[in-house]
Amino acid sequence: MAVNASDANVANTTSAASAAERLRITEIFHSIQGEADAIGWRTVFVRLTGCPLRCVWCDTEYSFYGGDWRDIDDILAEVASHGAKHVCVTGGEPLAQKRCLILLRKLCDEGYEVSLETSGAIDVSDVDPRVRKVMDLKAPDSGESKRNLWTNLNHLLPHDQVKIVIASRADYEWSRDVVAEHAIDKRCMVLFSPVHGAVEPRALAEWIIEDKLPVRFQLQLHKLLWQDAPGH
Ligand SMILES: C[S@@+](CC[C@H](N)C(=O)[O-])C[C@H]1O[C@@H](n2cnc3c(N)ncnc32)[C@H](O)[C@@H]1O
Ligand SMILES: Nc1nc2[nH]cc(C(=O)O)c2c(=O)[nH]1
Ligand code: SF4
Ligand SMILES: [Mg+2]
Repeated sequence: MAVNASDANVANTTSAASAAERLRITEIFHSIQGEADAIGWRTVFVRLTGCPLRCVWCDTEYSFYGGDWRDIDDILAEVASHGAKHVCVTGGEPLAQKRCLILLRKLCDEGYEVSLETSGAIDVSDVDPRVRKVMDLKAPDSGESKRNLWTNLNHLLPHDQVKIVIASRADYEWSRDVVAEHAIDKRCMVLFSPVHGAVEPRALAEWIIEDKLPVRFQLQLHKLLWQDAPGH
């Protein structure tokens, strides 16, 4: 059937609109939240592809490249199919794709408890305030501490969390001093987590006790349960 000019315009507008609502996705999976304040909840994870950082200990390098372009509505449908109340948007660096902000807003509109794992290197000021941000500050041994965007601390809400992943005693001392200097514990919960396989978790726990720090110790629960298996 012939398509007249106005139909063609409608078709173009429609495809432009849906292209504008697509995200590059590495995986969507259903598991147990292994990190931060929602630890232990059955959660659907949406892992966005790509990251402008290269933390030396990154456990998710498989998300740097590839992925599939997916419509946000299609992502929402897959999330809904798992019947979980919690959704975690992660990556890669999710905020490196601007349209992540739309996904976050739509997930909140649908009534999910939404958390966002972000590196702390990209401005978080436009993230929907209903989202619980879990924002890393990168310690020196990550090789990426120059990327910390310190103004992000001004956009944290009481339900957000700041996480520092620690690979050594020197990283620990840096983290302890940064928390004190910026009074981060007065803004929101602070999490200290050992780099998996680098620093002895017990050593980190003992340093926190010894210095009476106002921070929450954290181990990645999914690594205890499933080691490094992707898809969990
Ligand atoms: C893979 S990142 C994705 C989100 C974002 N790019 C970020 O860095 O927060 C999710 C979380 O995993 C943590 N992580 C990555 N590799 C890790 C490792 N080897 N041991 C402990 N935590 C790790 C990151 O620090 C971050 O808190
Ligand atoms: N189970 C599980 N919990 C997680 N919490 C944050 C994760 C992440 O990679 O951002 C993650 C993950 O990869 N798996
Ligand atoms: S910012 Fe996150 S995803 Fe990117 S390299 Fe660091 S830990 Fe990995
Ligand atoms: Mg992970």
